Amino acid sequence: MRAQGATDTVKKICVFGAGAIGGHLAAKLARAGLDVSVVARGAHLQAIREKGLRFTSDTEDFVTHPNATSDTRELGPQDLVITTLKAHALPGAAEQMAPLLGRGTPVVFAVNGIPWWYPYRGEQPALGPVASRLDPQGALWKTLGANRAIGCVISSPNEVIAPGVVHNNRPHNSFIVGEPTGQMTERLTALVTALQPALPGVAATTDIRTAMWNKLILNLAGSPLSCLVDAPWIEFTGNPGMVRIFTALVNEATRVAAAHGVAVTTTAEQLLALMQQVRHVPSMLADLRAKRPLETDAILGAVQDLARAAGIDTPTLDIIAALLEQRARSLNTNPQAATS
Ligand SMILES: NC(=O)C1=CN([C@@H]2O[C@H](COP(=O)(O)OP(=O)(O)OC[C@H]3O[C@@H](n4cnc5c(N)ncnc54)[C@H](OP(=O)(O)O)[C@@H]3O)[C@@H](O)[C@H]2O)C=CC1
Ligand SMILES: CC(C)(CO)C(=O)C(=O)O
Repeated sequence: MRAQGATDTVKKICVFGAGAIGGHLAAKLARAGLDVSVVARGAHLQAIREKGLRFTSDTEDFVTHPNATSDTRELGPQDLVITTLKAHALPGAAEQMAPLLGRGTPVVFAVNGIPWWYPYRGEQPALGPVASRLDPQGALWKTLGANRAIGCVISSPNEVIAPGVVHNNRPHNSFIVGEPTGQMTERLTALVTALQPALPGVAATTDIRTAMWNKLILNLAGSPLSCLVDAPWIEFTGNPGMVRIFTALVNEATRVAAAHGVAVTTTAEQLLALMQQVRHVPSMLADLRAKRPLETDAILGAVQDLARAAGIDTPTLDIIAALLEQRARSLNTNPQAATS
């Protein structure tokens, strides 16, 4: 369905936190001639400003020149903001995002794990522990508000291989967007219409929560194991003991989702088949190796909270979360760890 006037309503787009995923999105949008700005920082920002934003893959290599800054006040209100920050970086960036927001500017949260908006079903969070874990001071809620939020489930392996250079590891990339309410709103169809020509993997769903869980189980089961053995998935998918742990994690998360009304449709077997095809280092392992904070609260801790709320036991998840927390601590990262 094509939204009326979609290209007129979504003209100015800001990608906030243009690292691996944001860099991919911004490069493709800029190549298609859209009015794209990126918010970035450090050497990456400097490189984008000086040499442009370069996208590489097995089949493509191109440079674009989006407007790049670390100061959102230079950009002003946008028609659409896409944030591609790590989950734990979102609350601290809420104030920085404020200048980008016009009265009705939607914000797409392209992020792994349980997103901060997930507990809101109206004015108040229905699941207090999840809300306080993912938005501890309520900065996102107060500055942005859950009504602006559009969910986005990313299946697209990317890495920043040098300042200003994003490498994509798969020809097929998908970015599923959906309203937390499940409605097919005008703003949702407008954004899909605006983005799809540049990013054919963008598609809308009326069930973003199921899409989110179907992806989350891959990150919840695969990424911590990668971190614990310091290897991409492909190196342990043939190990029967690792497959047993992986399957137990998938089964526990599937039970938690079911207790909250979501029927996960992806199986451990399907995920393992997918994992055998990709040599990509999961973003959590990339973070661990770089001693950056891990998204453990969104990917593990929030699922533990949801399990507790529903009275579901997650023995394997609890062990893996504790091991990961300790591993991150030993490596001197800031683990953002689950401590339940
Ligand atoms: N990479 C991947 O292949 C995939 C990632 N995902 C998910 O997508 C989300 C984004 O991940 P990814 O792209 O890998 O993350 P990155 O760390 O590559 O990108 C985030 C970028 O935001 C920058 N940043 C953080 N805070 C600010 C700020 N206040 N102002 C300006 N820039 C800021 C970071 O800079 P700095 O480096 O200086 O902190 C970094 O460049 C995560 O939830 C991840 O789990 C999902 C699927 C695949
Ligand atoms: C596994 C992958 C690449 C899936 O898109 C991912 O989510 C990550 O690296 O965190």
